[in-house]
Amino acid sequence: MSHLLEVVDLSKSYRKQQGLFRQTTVTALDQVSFSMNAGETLAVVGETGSGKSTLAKVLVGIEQPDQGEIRLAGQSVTLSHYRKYNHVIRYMFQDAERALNPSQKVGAMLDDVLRFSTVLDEKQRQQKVLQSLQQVGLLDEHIGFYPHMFSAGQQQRLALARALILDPKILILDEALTVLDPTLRAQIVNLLLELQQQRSLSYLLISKNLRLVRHISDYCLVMQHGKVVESGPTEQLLLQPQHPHTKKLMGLS
Ligand SMILES: Nc1ncnc2c1ncn2[C@@H]1O[C@H](COP(=O)(O)OP(=O)(O)OP(=O)(O)O)[C@@H](O)[C@H]1O
Repeated sequence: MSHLLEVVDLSKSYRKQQGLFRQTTVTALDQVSFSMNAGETLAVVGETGSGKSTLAKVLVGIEQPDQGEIRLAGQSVTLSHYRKYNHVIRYMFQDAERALNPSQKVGAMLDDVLRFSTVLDEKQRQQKVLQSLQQVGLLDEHIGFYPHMFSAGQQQRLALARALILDPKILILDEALTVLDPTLRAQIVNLLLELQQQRSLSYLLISKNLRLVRHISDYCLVMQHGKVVESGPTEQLLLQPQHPHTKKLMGLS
C-alpha cells in the first residue's frame, strides 16, 4: 500500500541579491526524500537555515520546488491542484497571534476558509465552524470574538481550529508551540495527541525543542544545509545519534 505522503528528491534554491550586481544562490532543499503514514508524527529538526520551513512551504504549495515530486496517497501533486490538495495538508504558523487577522471576527475568519475551499452552503458552513471550535475546546460564542480577545493558549487553539476545519490528513506544525509557556504547551500537545487518535491525523513537527520531538514524534529527520543527514525512529535516533550534526543539536559535541 502507498504511503500517505511521499517526498522524492525535493530541491529548492533561492537567489539572493548581494549588492547591486551580484546574485548568490542558496540551496534551501537538496534532494530531500522521506515518507510518512496516516496517524504518524514526523519531526524535522536542524539548525537555523537548514531548510525546515522551506520544506513546509513547498509541501503546502506556498513555494514551488525546482525539482522533485510530492505524492499524496500515491498520487503525484502539482501546484495546479493546490486548491484540491490544500484540504489534505494544512500549515500551522509559528506565531498564532500574528497569523490571525486582528480585524476579523473568529466566525468570519473560519467561514472564509470554508467559502474559499468547499462548496458547503451557509448553514453547513456555520455548523462546521461551530464544530471546529468545539473540537479544540473553544465555545460557540467565540464566533463573535476578535483574536486579541483571546489568551495565548486560546489563540493557539483558534489557529488549530482554522488548520483543521477542512479535515486535513496532515498538519504541519512549524515551531507552532514554541511561543507558549510549558503549561500551555503541555495542554496543546495533549489536545494534538487526542485529535491524532480520534482522526488518525499525521503531524509534521518542525521544532528545535528535542524534548518535544522525543515526546510526540515517531520518526525524525535531521537536516543540515538543505540535506537530510540522518533519519529514523525518533527514540533510536536520539538514543544513538550517528551524524555529527545530530550530536551537535543534542549538545553532545
Ligand atoms: N524567500 C527567501 N529568499 C531567499 N532566501 C531564502 C528565502 N527563504 C529562505 N531562504 C534561505 O534558505 C535557507 C533555508 O531557510 P529556511 O527558512 O527554510 O530554514 P529553517 O531551517 O526553517 O530556519 P529557521 O530554523 O531559522 O526557521 C536559508 O539560508 C535562508 O536564508
